[in-house]
Amino acid sequence: MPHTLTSLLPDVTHVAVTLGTLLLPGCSHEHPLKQPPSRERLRRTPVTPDLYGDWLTSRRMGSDMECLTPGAQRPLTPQNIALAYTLLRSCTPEILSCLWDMHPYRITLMVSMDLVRGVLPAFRGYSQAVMVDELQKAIVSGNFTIAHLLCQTALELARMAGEAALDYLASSNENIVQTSARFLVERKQMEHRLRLDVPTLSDPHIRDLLQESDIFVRSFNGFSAFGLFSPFDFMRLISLLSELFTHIWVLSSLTFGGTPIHVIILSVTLSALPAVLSWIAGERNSWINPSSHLEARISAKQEAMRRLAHSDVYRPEIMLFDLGPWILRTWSRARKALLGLERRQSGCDVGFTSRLLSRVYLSGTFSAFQNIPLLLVLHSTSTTVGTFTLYRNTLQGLFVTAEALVHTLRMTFQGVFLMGAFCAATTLRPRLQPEASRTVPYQHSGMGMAIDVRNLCFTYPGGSSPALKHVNLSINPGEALAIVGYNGSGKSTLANVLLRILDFDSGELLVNGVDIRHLQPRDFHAHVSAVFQGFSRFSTTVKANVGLGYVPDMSSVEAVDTALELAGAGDLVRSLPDGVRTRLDGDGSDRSYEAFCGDGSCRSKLHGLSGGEWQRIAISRAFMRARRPEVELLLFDEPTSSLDAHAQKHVFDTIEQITRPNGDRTKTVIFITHRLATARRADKIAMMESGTVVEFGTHEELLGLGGKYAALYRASV
Ligand SMILES: Nc1ncnc2c1ncn2[C@@H]1O[C@H](COP(=O)(O)OP(=O)(O)OP(=O)(O)O)[C@@H](O)[C@H]1O
Repeated sequence: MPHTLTSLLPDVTHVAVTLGTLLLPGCSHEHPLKQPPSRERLRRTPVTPDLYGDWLTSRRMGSDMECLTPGAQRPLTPQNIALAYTLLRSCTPEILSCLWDMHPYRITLMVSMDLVRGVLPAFRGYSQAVMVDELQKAIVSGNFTIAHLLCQTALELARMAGEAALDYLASSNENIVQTSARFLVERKQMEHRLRLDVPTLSDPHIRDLLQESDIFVRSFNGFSAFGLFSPFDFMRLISLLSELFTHIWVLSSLTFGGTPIHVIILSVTLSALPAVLSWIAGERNSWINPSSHLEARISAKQEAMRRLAHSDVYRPEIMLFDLGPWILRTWSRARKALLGLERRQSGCDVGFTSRLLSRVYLSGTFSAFQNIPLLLVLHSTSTTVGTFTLYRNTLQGLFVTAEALVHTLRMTFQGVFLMGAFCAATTLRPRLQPEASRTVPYQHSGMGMAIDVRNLCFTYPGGSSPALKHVNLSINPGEALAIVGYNGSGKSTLANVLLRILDFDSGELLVNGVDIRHLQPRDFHAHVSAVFQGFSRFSTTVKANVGLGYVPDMSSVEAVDTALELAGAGDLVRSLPDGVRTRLDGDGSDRSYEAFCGDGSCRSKLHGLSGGEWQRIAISRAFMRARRPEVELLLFDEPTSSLDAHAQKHVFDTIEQITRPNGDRTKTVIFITHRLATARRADKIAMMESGTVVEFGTHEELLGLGGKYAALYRASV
């Protein structure tokens, strides 16, 4: 008996529903999508305690401590499979809960649509087979007319239109979910990135973790991006599985409907052969060892040279020292080596037979053989042409789907580690953040900050010797301290430790009698204003450059003007083409503003400033905040190094005016300077040498000692 195609239709629907039940645990057509993983429930879900540790283990290469470069593919090893499973189990609920909280109905619709889309190819094959059968019947019975043909064509067109409409609906829905997901994930990433402090970011593993987390976040930009794994490829897995099961089911229905078993075995073997041969031809190598140390190193060098060539920041030095030929030479060497490696990898790892096989158009060759079993079917049974067509299409569809599924699984495997990096990054606790139970709020006295430094030691990560060694000093509230010393003696490092930008390894740092490690850095910073030695030059307006010192007053022209006048920058800004609205050209490292303009029209409007002029803008920014009553410490790291004598005096007069209004001391001041005539103005002076304070006292006391300070002072005046 020929297998009747119409009898398959109810079963196709059944397969879709069964698949839904299989793929979505807790989901059945009687109980549409059970309880979503709500935030409350997820909080209680036991999360792997060490996401970061798991991620780190997956990067280790063999027994040595060397790690894969960020974004490199993890080899498919049993250990990595286990890690991928752990990461997937820990991260998926969090990601899913984010998505679910945004659009529960759209997510449900998206999953359902993906299931239906998976069934569509089989349905398409079925519908075409029915059409062929109808035409065959008409031709055999002699009733064939053009109207008959047009009718069948119209039916097929209607099916295609329905499919296109469904596809459009699914894509629009997916687009909306994806846009929201992108925003949410990017926001989460920004939030965590901004929380991280300098000591945390100085860890090279953390930097790599953030880079992989970035790749994950960027992958959200791809629309089911293959090549770059997108979290929405998880959805693609659903539709591929649904498609695969449907093909298998149609095939088994046809098989048990009369096709002899030897024909089935022959068909499956011939259809699988191209995939098996291409595996033998060398593709398997990319599964096992997709990256190598050497390649990673060479590619890093090539990238570094490319960055040098493209960057404006290094341009003056590149020109002055004629670095062009060296950059080109180094890049060429690295690039050639990389290309050679690629060629060798694709050539040497596979043998002659494999190379020969890889040059044969396998799928095309074997598709001819695939017709053999079908011809056998046609001759040995009373199968209709429609069944013949359906059988053939389903068999081919099955292998195409299986191949796509394997590819997606490979991408998913790599993507899980990127997702693990994203989730691990969100669990990072900034190193300067105190434990919640030990946190103490900053006590504002209104008289300035008392600072006690006892036996403080600090070594930069990876540094061979300590930058600070047993530093001791104490400042009373409202006092002014000048830190002086030779280059590299540790002045800026000490300033950064005092500002709680850097941590310290041992010793004590007390602020108003409280261990600084118990203060929330954010709380502490609200009471501090500073000018760093390497201050930032933002490529934006003067107003924003200054206003960033105290964001709540950023839009107040009056507050910005006052800060500029205090720093002696009023005349400078009035001479600029657009006054405070003049857009300044930073040091070239920040071209973000320019990027917004696209056509480069804004670039020409950026105004350059001299080093001293920039320094006045940075001092204005510090003054924007320094005047606030809650600010109790002002720290200036060589604030006037590029200023002329008049401007320098003006700045120090202003500092005195701000910190001692009406003669009362309200703020503590620390300034680092190489101009010892300026240091005289301070109440106390700390003379630093080789990372430690070698002399401490008033100007007169230190001169009286006749030591290092006295020698330096005599040399400088
Ligand atoms: N990021 C860093 N990583 C490692 N070592 C550093 C880093 N920054 C500074 N150092 C080292 O720490 C020591 C102290 O540097 P620091 O910048 O504090 O000196 P300084 O007294 O401010 O010098 P200068 O007067 O030139 O500004 C130096 O030996 C320097 O090489």
